Amino acid sequence: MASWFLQRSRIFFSTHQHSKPFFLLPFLNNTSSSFSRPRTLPHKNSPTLFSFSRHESTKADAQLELEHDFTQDHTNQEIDFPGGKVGFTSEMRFISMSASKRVPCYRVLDDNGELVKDSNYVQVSKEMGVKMYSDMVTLQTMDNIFHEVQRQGRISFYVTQMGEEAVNIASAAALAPDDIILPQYREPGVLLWRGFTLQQFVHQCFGNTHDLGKGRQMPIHYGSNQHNYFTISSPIATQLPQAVGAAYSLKMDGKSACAVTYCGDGGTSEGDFHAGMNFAAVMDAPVIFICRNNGWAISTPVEEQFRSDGVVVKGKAYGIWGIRVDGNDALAVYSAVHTAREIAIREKRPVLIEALTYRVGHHSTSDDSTKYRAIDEIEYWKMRRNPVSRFKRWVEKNGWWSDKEELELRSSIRKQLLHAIEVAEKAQKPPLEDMFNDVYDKLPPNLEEQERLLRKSIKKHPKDYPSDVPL
Ligand SMILES: Cc1ncc(C[n+]2csc(CCOP(=O)(O)OP(=O)(O)O)c2C)c(N)n1
Ligand SMILES: [K+]
Repeated sequence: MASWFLQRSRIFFSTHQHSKPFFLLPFLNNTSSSFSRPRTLPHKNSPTLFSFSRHESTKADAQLELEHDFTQDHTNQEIDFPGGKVGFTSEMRFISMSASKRVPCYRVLDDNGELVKDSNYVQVSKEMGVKMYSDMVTLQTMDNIFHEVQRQGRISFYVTQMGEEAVNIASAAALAPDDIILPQYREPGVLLWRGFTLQQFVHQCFGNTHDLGKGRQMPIHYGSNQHNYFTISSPIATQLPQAVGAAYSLKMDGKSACAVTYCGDGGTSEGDFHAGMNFAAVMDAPVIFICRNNGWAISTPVEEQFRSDGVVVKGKAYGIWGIRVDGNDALAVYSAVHTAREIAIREKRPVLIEALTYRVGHHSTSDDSTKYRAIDEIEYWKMRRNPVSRFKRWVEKNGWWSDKEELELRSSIRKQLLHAIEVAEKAQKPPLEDMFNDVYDKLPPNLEEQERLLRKSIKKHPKDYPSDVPL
């Protein structure tokens, strides 16, 4: 079952590769930030490995035993319980809540874009590397312009991905077009990677007649059947159990594809996260859960979100493979997702990826994050740990990218976006009837009644309704 992978993969199971485990600095070192309160984790040696918990005899199982370090009864007696044999012990010992050291974070590039010595990763071609970098820049530019456009009152709402460009683009790059994406809302880079055009993004944010969702959703709630990208729904974490269902259907159809779903650290506190993880484990569903642990769920910091060592350890409790990866290192994200996809499809099992990153922007245009977090903390992540400039240094060092190309790309994306905005702003809004159609073949009486009342109200108070919606 899993043994092929244990033998092959050095990404997950090599203990010597991280001779110096890499922890995100502000978590532990920078005492001035609210990110930083060091957790007092109880005693015990930390395993550098974390793994799944099936009952085949594998190296990973041996490691698990070491990790628990229970003295087994010398009688060697065990209880033959459904699910596997359990040895007896006369020691009354509670399992500690967390290992004393945090699960290390897999990275390939250091903060200066230099390959870390002895790092093992999945190589990317020049073409792939350049597209990854270009799409990260495109996403960044899109965020800057859309944010401004919202501030000018031309769209009602926006959410940026600033600081999370690598998780967005590098995870998408490691997948195949047939893989089904069930996003949260901070992953439009996946859709961008798959070829959703800038004009399509803009049409959606303006909610005009060209928007695939016909203006029924708030801005940024993209969706595209053609791109295997489920339409975003605001309620947090609903996509997670849905992704398991999608993955299970892929497995039943014998497809060589997986479902990939995203959530934030906040999302892991929803019941749906836990239902989804357990459901995936017991159904052996080929699904990859990518959690963008970006430090904040609106104003809730991670230390108020959970007491565990982040998110990756939760997978283990459900019997799911997992890895913690530096979410600001595009090469590490790419390698981890690429490998996770192989496990998911070949082994028909779920994988959890915790990407440590940081939400550099406000939660949304309805938020001012300086009210609850230090500006120094934001600046640190924006400047010192910027995923776009880190990856840029790597592509430049490879001789794949120049200043001239940088200038041309940025100015071309900007021009395309400004043009797309002009077009979208002039386009008609969808007609009023679009609020009610497309769900039922024949409108049920309650919706008919709602439409009638709405039309009556618009007639009576025309100034309170937008004038550009065709009635
Ligand atoms: C079920 C539910 N509860 C609350 C909200 C309000 N809400 C919207 S985004 C958000 C924070 C989510 O944070 P996280 O999952 O960490 O994602 P991030 O915004 O950091 O990317 C909350 C509480 C919601 N949309 N749905
Ligand atoms: K959702």
